[in-house]
Amino acid sequence: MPSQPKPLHQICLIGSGGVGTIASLVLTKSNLARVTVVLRSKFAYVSQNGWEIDSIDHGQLLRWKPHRIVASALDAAKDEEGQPVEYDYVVVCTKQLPERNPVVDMLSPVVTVGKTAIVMIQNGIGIEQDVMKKWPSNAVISSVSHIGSAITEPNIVKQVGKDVSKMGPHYHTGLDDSESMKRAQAFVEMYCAGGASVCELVDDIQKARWEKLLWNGTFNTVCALSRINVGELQRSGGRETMLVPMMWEIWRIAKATGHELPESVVEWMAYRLPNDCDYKPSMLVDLEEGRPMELEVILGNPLKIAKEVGVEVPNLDMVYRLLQVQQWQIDQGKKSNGG
Ligand SMILES: NC(=O)C1=CN([C@@H]2O[C@H](COP(=O)(O)OP(=O)(O)OC[C@H]3O[C@@H](n4cnc5c(N)ncnc54)[C@H](OP(=O)(O)O)[C@@H]3O)[C@@H](O)[C@H]2O)C=CC1
Ligand SMILES: CC(C)(CO)C(=O)C(=O)O
Repeated sequence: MPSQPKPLHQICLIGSGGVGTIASLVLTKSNLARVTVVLRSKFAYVSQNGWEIDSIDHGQLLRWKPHRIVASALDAAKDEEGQPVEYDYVVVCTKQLPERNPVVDMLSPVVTVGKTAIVMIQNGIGIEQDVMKKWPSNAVISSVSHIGSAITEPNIVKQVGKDVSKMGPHYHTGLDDSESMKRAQAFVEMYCAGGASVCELVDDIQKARWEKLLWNGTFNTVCALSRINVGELQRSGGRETMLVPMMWEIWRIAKATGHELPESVVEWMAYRLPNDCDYKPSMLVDLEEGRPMELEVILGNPLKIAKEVGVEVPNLDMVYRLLQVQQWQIDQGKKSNGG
C-alpha cells in the first residue's frame, strides 16, 4: 500500500510586513505547510490583488498569495466552514512594541494551550518572556533574522538582503528541552525547504540575539538620534566615539549573562559596511515616519538586565534616555493631530 502523505503543518502568521511576507512565501513554498496570514491594514487590497514581490531569493512574483488571508486573528481561529482550527505553529513578525501592541494579545485567539509552537521572528532582547508566561506549556521558537526586506504601498515587497537567519528553541521549565528542540528542528526544516537563503538551527539563540544587538543597539539607535545614515555616521567619526564604546557595553552585558561573544565580533560589526553605505536603519525610518520605535526591546530590556547583573553602561543609558524623549515628541505630535 502506498504510504499516506504527511499532513501539512497548520501555520498562522501575524505581521505580514517586510519580514513576515517573505516568511509566509517561504513557508508556503515548502509544501509542508498550510499558511494562513492575518492582514490588518492591507487585508482588502491584498486579498484582491495579492502581493507583488521582488526578491533576491525568490525572484519576481505577481499577484502572489499564501493559502489563506484573513482580517483578524479571530477570523484565523476558524476555518472557511466556521470550524475551530488548531495551529501547529503561530509565527509572529510584527514590530516588537510590548507597551503598545503586546504579542500575547494579538496571538491569543490562535494559540492552543500545549499544542501551538510560537515562532518569534523579531528583533530585540527579552521578547520571549511574556509569551512564556502566558503559555507555559507551549514551545517557543526564537529567530534572529538578517534579511533586508520592506513593503511599499500598496502591496509591493522588496527583499534586497538575503533571508539569512538563526532559529532555536527558547527553553523553559514548562516543556522538556527535547520537545522544544524537536519543534524548532521541524520548523527550521520547513523554512529551509521553502528556499530561504540560510536558516540555521542553533541551541543558544540568545547568544545570536546579543550578537545582533551589537548592530541594532548601536547603529539603529545612534543613526535615529542623529538622523543620519550608516555611511554618514561612519564618516563622521561617531563610530569610534559612540558606536564602538556602546558595542563593548553590550558585549559586557552579554558576557555577564553567560553569552560570551568573540571579541573580534565588535570590530567586525563596526567596520563591515562601506563608508558610502546609504542604508537607514529601521529605527531611523520609524522616527522619520513618526512611528513607534522598538526602543524597549532594543535598549530598555538590555539596560534592565545590565542593572541586574551589575554592568555599567553609561553610553547605552544616555542614548536610551534621549530616544525616549524623541518617542515622547512623536507621541505628542500624534496627540495634537488627534491621532
Ligand atoms: N525589515 C527587515 O529587513 C528586518 C526586520 N527585522 C525585525 O523583524 C520584525 C518585523 O519587521 P518588519 O517586517 O520590518 O516590520 P513591518 O513594519 O514591515 O511589518 C510589521 C507588520 O505587522 C503588522 N501588524 C502589526 N500589528 C498587527 C496586528 N495586531 N495584526 C496583524 N498585523 C499586525 C503590520 O500591519 P499594518 O500594516 O496593519 O500596520 C505590518 O505589516 C521587527 O522586530 C524588526 O526589527 C529584523 C531583521 C530585518
Ligand atoms: C540591519 C537589519 C536590516 C538586519 O539585517 C536590521 O535589523 C534593521 O535595520 O533593523
